[in-house]
Amino acid sequence: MEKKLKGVKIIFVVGGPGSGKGTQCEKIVEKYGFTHLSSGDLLREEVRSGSERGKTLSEIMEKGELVPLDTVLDMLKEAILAKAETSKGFLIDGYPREVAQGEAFEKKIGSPTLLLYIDAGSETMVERLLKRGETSGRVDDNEETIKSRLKTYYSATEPVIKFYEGRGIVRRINAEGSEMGGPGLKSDLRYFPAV
Ligand SMILES: Nc1nc2c(ncn2[C@@H]2O[C@H](COP(=O)(O)OP(=O)(O)OP(=O)(O)O)[C@@H](O)[C@H]2O)c(=O)[nH]1
Ligand SMILES: Nc1ccn([C@H]2C[C@H](O)[C@@H](COP(=O)(O)OP(=O)(O)O)O2)c(=O)n1
Ligand SMILES: [Mg+2]
Repeated sequence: MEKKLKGVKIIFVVGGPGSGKGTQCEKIVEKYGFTHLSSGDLLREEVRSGSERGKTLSEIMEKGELVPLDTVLDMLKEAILAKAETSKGFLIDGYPREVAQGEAFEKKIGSPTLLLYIDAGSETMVERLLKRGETSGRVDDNEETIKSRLKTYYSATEPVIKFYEGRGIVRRINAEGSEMGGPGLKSDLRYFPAV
């Protein structure tokens, strides 16, 4: 693990597409001042840059599949190390997407103190993504890609939650219902001893 990161909290935020990971992270940042890093946003930045690598990534994301493990990990590591000395802790949103990504992260960066599992049913997720798709401009917010993203989620990402449940660090947040902020914050970290 990276020495720079000793004592810095790492929180994985995992949930299906459109479950509300980004939304909950923003609320946690407002309240606790952690650093929010969305792996999907980092990938989309690379796509926007117009680089060759970005083009390959875009094709994979349009299919709703997972990009190569090392690509996301390198981007995350760079973003984390850039803020390691000033951050209280990191919310790693949308990562790990498969058990192997979690293992590689722990080997190269560090271990999570907590995994927030943002839990919403597939009907809710589809509904939210289609609504978001009306304005998001995201190439993957369309019916066909959403189906594929859900499939990837249930086959590759759900096992991640089981894996970390075995370590006792998973906290499930019921992500159905309204967004809630303030005192009603769904992801109120006071109740999470690891934070
Ligand atoms: N009703 C309701 N809508 C929500 C909630 N959380 C998020 N949304 C909406 O659902 C959509 C998806 O939320 P995001 O926070 O972007 O979800 P995400 O999990 O980050 O999605 P990806 O970036 O696709 O992984 C957005 O349009 C939000 O406004 C919630 O708790 N209740
Ligand atoms: N660790 C990651 C994060 C995202 N990706 C890819 C696959 C995802 O469908 C897209 C978009 O990720 P993002 O977290 O923004 O969105 P979804 O949870 O799929 O709705 O990027 C990946 O392959 N590996
Ligand atoms: Mg998101």
